[in-house]
Amino acid sequence: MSIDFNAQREKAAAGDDPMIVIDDVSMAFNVANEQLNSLKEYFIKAMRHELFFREFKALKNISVTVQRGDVYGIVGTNGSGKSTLLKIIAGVLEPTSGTCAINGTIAPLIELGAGFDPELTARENVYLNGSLLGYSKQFIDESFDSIVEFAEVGDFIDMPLKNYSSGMTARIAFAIATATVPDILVVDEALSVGDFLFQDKCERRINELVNDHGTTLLFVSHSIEQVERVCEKALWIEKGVMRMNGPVDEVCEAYRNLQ
Ligand SMILES: Nc1ncnc2c1ncn2[C@@H]1O[C@H](COP(=O)(O)OP(=O)(O)OP(=O)(O)O)[C@@H](O)[C@H]1O
Repeated sequence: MSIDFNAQREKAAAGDDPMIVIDDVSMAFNVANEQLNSLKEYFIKAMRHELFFREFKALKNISVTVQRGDVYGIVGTNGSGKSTLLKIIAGVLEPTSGTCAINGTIAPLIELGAGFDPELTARENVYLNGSLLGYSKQFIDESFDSIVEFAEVGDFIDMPLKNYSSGMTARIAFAIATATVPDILVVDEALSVGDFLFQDKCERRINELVNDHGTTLLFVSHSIEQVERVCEKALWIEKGVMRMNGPVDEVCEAYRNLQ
């Protein structure tokens, strides 16, 4: 279960345009100075002009170019900005400054439950989420059985998603996102809630997409071993700043030595 990086390089040579160009990207969030527990409290404070925000920079001047067929792991301690970067790449967040250009189709697995309606059944959510990913109804009809088979949730397919466990939701989300061959697959810890059998299955599917179809992968995981196993290159982001970008073993070694 490993990625054939030579095959990857051959595929990369087939197209020269980078898949992702992140140029001097910064992301600032406005964070309230005190915790507000309800909308009512928010409005009262706003009316009294007692609402104060401070700017928090989650990403600072990040520049990275991802080539076709690159298999990138992203590491960094909690709150360092990994998910924020993936959300910018997926187009969910607009950077405060800088640009992020994407070349090709992107399948984002960035937030568990995003693109799902918990009140609908899993079956209905396959159609909802599939259409958000740009799939036609005909494609979903044709792929439906294989999506359910991959997710292994057959008996529960007509149950509302709100009754699904987080692992079952992750199964459905991964199965839908990889029902086609995306040019870019972005996976943010989504697999960590799946059991080890499903994680293995997802890793095999990721390897297949990467090796056989030249999919470019960005993969966030807190398991350094998993990043080393799946990826060839790695980015280390720490407190919003890019600490390192290079071969996966060098970056992971440096990250391991973080005190
Ligand atoms: N919508 C938001 N509003 C305010 N602050 C935010 C928002 N989204 C993220 N942040 C802050 O930005 C920082 C980076 O968050 P992010 O989720 O990108 O980190 P991460 O590296 O993915 O963390 P983890 O490994 O814990 O998942 C954190 O301090 C977080 O609190």
